[in-house]
Amino acid sequence: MVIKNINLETVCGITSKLPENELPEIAFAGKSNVGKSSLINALMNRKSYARISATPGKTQTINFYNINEEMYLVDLPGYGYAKVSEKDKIEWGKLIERYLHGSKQLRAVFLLIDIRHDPSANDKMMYDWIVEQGFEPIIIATKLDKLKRSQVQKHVKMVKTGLNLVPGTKIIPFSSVTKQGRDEIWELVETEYLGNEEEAEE
Ligand SMILES: Nc1nc2c(ncn2[C@@H]2O[C@H](COP(=O)(O)OP(=O)(O)OP(=O)(O)O)[C@@H](O)[C@H]2O)c(=O)[nH]1
Repeated sequence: MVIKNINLETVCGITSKLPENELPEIAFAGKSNVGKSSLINALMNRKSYARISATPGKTQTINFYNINEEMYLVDLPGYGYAKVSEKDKIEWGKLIERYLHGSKQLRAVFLLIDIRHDPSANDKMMYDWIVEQGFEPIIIATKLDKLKRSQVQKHVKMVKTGLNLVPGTKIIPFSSVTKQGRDEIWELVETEYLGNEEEAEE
């Protein structure tokens, strides 16, 4: 994807009305601090348009980034941050559910998992929940640069087993430091979800 312009168009909190967008939406979920903002910045070719937080749990809203007036990247609130109150966790859950149920343009949900660790109980719950909502999440295994190359396959397997993935689920290892995986994600989005394949010559 050639990024021509980006715009953080809508920010929704727990009481907000969600937008009724006309363009396709691609959403990103993941536990707090997994590297979601860093991924979204990398996809947009920006250093710090989406906030990268030193404080986990900062992303408490659903943010809609308009890309080229062509589609939206949708940043969902990070989950699993211990310091968030139970009440807030429930409210965020409801907000995400409202979005997953309500959006008419949501084409795909990417779930981010830290490649270094076994998926947490929250990760597993989130994965199962997204599947229950009728989506087949694509897994992005983040912070790839933190592993030695020889460890990668083992860790990909760990993620697969830990989440008990539906057979055939894609896992894309990604690093926002080296940008490895970035092109693969865009290619998947463009060909599978935006239908931007080259028109066949008549
Ligand atoms: N080494 C390395 N560090 C990363 C990578 N991605 C993110 N980080 C670091 O991990 C921390 C969290 O990154 P964010 O992108 O803010 O994570 P987030 O998931 O948006 O966090 P919340 O705002 O809590 O939801 C930051 O210190 C980043 O610099 C990566 O691919 N490699």
